[in-house]
Amino acid sequence: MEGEIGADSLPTTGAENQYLFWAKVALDVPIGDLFEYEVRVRCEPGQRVIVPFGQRTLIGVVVSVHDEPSMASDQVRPVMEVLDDLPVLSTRWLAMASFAARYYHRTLGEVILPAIPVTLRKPASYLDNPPEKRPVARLRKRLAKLSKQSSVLGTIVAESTDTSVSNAIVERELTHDQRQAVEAIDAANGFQTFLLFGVTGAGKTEVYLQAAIHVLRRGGSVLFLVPEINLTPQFAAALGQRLQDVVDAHEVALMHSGLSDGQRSASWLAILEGQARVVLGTRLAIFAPLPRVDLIVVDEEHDASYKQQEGLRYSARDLAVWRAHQHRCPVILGSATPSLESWWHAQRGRYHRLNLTERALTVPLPSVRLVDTRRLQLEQGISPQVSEAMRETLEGGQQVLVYLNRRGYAPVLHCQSCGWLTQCQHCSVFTVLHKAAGKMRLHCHHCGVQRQVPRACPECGDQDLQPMGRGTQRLEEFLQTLFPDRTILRIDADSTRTKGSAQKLFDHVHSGKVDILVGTQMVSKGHDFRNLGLVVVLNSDAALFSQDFRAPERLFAQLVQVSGRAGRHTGEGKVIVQTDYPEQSVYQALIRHDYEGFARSQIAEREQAGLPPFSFQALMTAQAKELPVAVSFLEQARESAQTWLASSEVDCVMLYDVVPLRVVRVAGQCRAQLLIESSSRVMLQRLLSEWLPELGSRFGAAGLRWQIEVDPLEI
Ligand SMILES: Nc1ncnc2c1ncn2[C@@H]1O[C@H](COP(=O)(O)OP(=O)(O)OP(=O)(O)O)[C@@H](O)[C@H]1O
Ligand SMILES: [Zn+2]
Repeated sequence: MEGEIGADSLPTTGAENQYLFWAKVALDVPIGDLFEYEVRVRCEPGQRVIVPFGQRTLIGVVVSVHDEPSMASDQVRPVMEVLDDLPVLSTRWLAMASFAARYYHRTLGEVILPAIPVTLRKPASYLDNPPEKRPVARLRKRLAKLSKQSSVLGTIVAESTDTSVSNAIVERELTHDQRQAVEAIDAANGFQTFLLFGVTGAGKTEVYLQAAIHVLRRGGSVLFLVPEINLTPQFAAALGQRLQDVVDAHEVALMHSGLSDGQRSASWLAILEGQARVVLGTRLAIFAPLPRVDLIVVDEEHDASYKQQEGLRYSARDLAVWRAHQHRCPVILGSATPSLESWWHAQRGRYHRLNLTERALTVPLPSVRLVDTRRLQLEQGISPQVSEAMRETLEGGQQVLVYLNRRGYAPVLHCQSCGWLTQCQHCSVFTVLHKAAGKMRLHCHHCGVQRQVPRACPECGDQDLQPMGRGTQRLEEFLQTLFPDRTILRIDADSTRTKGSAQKLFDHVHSGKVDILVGTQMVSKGHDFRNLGLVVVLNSDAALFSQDFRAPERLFAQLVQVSGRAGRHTGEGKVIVQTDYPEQSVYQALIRHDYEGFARSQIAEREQAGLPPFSFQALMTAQAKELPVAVSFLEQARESAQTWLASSEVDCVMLYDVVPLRVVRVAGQCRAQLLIESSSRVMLQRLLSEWLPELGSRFGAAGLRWQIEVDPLEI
């Protein structure tokens, strides 16, 4: 990185009207780092500029300004225009971007520019328009109109017809644990990381809200991060309603990928200008340009969606802790099943743990029962115990949730006589049978390609092709034959494709019109169902045999989350898990509601194996049309890393063998990986920052792509 950001503030010069400076500019390009341009008007770090770049014209952000060029000045091109229609991005914000760029090994431009709404970084929207038609001028008009109406708060509340929301609105007396948690957060003096560890239904939301209300009353700002906004409408609604007394409608801004360009720009501008004091968003909101931050909340902190899986592969949760430190404010990480990293930090005293040990409504946690399916006769995957329990619950007037984390009709179609299975032509996976409008099709869940179902087996010509296994669609179909008079609703990625449909379906469930809910993990998160008596978990065993050391942690979190939907208000919740492996520790811990015991045993295993949180990892992946090309690139990269290590004093970095990915081919690209591990984060970072820059130029065949992910979640 070239010098510290903002280190060179605007130089003063003798020449009164004749400014001449050199600006280092970040551009959204994967090469180089910063680009130098000549400027003849005042400009400062954080300001946007329009610049020529090769044959193109781009908008970039000034990172520093110097009074001498760093190369022959005749090689430096002039800035075309300095844009002054926005407040500059603050030095603090730029410092966060700079940290992210360094830590995740991307160029600064690849961090800064994508964080700015696309309209505000499109040269054409500036160069082709007179001043009053330029994007910021247009947005200001729109914002002025919006602040007259009640905007975001009003919309959040109005959009939810869900009656259970009113339940979340009433100001209520905190439980003992909740009060203690809120007091501890209030008392935080400057930066502190709180791990709010609360069983499902413990009322974590209430703690976030109270802590936020206190901050807002003092005139502060709060940043809320949630895994997926569409899946947490109740959270948004509760937030909107409860904060009405302390903030005006226009002081609340949403930031998530479901917003239109215009909405996103309006939110971003309101935040940058300091109008919005409450920001509610998904992982990308960690880059919200808030001038000040006084509290950060990360709900369901263990959730994998906080990790971006492409481009800048950042963890919004980890950046939240960094940002809170930068702003010297508290950050709350909340979960019933914290990530083992966060749990370990709390064990060692780096994070302050706050416990909510009981459900807020003083109802017991659901009772969990394992049904051993090894010797049972299942009908379409359902045991007699399960159908019996479902019948009982329904007759008692309560709802049932059947959880199957596999969408589609059946995972594969096969030939009865020769055993042929439907495979994707472009990926090394089976294609999934889907039913839409009564017609079957084959979908690839990896590349998205869809195909017709063949009439006969292409191998042996037999016409008896049958679905194998089941997904949510087939389950729904079967349950309907089992319970013909009951209303069944399926919620998964397929049934919620159109905007707003998830919300509608959930409203349906909350209103009580649905008897049986069939769903994937979409239904497991955060929902406060009032009348759900039974949760049935099917086919969760597959996750027991994953290569990934985090698989048990993820499975446990999923099972706790989905179990936690049962009996939240009645206290008579039941959970049944069908399994061939009831003795497995994940299941044993689940029936005892024993996150702590589970975490203890996992931590012990990780410590013994030297895995995170006892080590730090980076994962390099490469893809090419031919697997050997990807593998040989990684082999060479590995060798050069080894050479680097041998010539340095670093002796605590381990390079694993290069291996193909489990799903080796996706969309015609073959993929392999190289895992790098170190007991020292600093040493790992040192290797990466000295070794990676060499790679791009030294190796690599045409058609090969590679990327590095720091702190990967999936291996
Ligand atoms: N102090 C309180 N008094 C009465 N009811 C409360 C209180 N705090 C929360 N509740 C209610 O308890 C229920 C559970 O709260 P909430 O949804 O916040 O739990 P949670 O901790 O987020 O659970 P999960 O991890 O399962 O999402 C909600 O219906 C909420 O309105
Ligand atoms: Zn495919």
